[in-house]
Amino acid sequence: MNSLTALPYPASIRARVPITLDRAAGRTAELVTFHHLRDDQEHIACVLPYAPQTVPLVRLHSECLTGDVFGSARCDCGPQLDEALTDMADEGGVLLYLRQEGRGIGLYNKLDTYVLQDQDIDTFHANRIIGRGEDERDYRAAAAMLRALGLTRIRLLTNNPDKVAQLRELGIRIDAVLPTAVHLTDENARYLSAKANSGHTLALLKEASA
Ligand SMILES: Nc1nc2c(ncn2[C@@H]2O[C@H](COP(=O)(O)OP(=O)(O)OP(=O)(O)O)[C@@H](O)[C@H]2O)c(=O)[nH]1
Ligand SMILES: [Zn+2]
Repeated sequence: MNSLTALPYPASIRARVPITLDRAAGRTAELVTFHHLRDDQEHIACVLPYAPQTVPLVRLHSECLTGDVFGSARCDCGPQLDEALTDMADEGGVLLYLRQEGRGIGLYNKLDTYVLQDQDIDTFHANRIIGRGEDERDYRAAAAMLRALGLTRIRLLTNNPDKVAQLRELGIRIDAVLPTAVHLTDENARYLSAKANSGHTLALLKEASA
């Protein structure tokens, strides 16, 4: 985890654009854009209406073009995105789509690490071999987006303790940490094992050996 020396900076809402989402059971949502996101990435919030006075379900989804768009079986990002939108179709919520492809190393670098992973090197070690960090993401922009949306109290859908720790450090109160399902397949088993070994709370080993 990066050291978060700064408090979250103020961002503000730039536009709210209505959209209907097939992947959220045809519900209408708002895509929200922002001013003053200091990392200059076009992060976006997808807000599905939730009951007022409730603590909303929030998902921080890091971009994964291969999984989200093409449905790559190498990782669990596509099924996690579908799961979050399905949950939010029921109860509403806020999905932050964060442009942090490849855990922050970018798409081309991630694809380079896939070649290494095919030589039996795990996803985190492969990042180090190409001279990058295992996970270069920080969630300052996410915290700024949540604040701009008026959210300082959330329920967070994740298995990643680093997201929880960073958001708390950035002043976001997390009332509940809700695990995502384990989307285990033969193709992504090694990837999910590496995540579990790196601290993600995935109840994998029993299922992997079943
Ligand atoms: N560098 C690299 N990034 C990957 C790889 N596979 C997926 N990613 C990226 O990992 C990010 C998703 O992170 P995950 O570790 O799957 O999950 P998480 O967001 O940390 O945790 P959850 O909230 O529990 O889903 C996306 O940005 C993907 O592009 C890989 O093999 N190498
Ligand atoms: Zn992925």
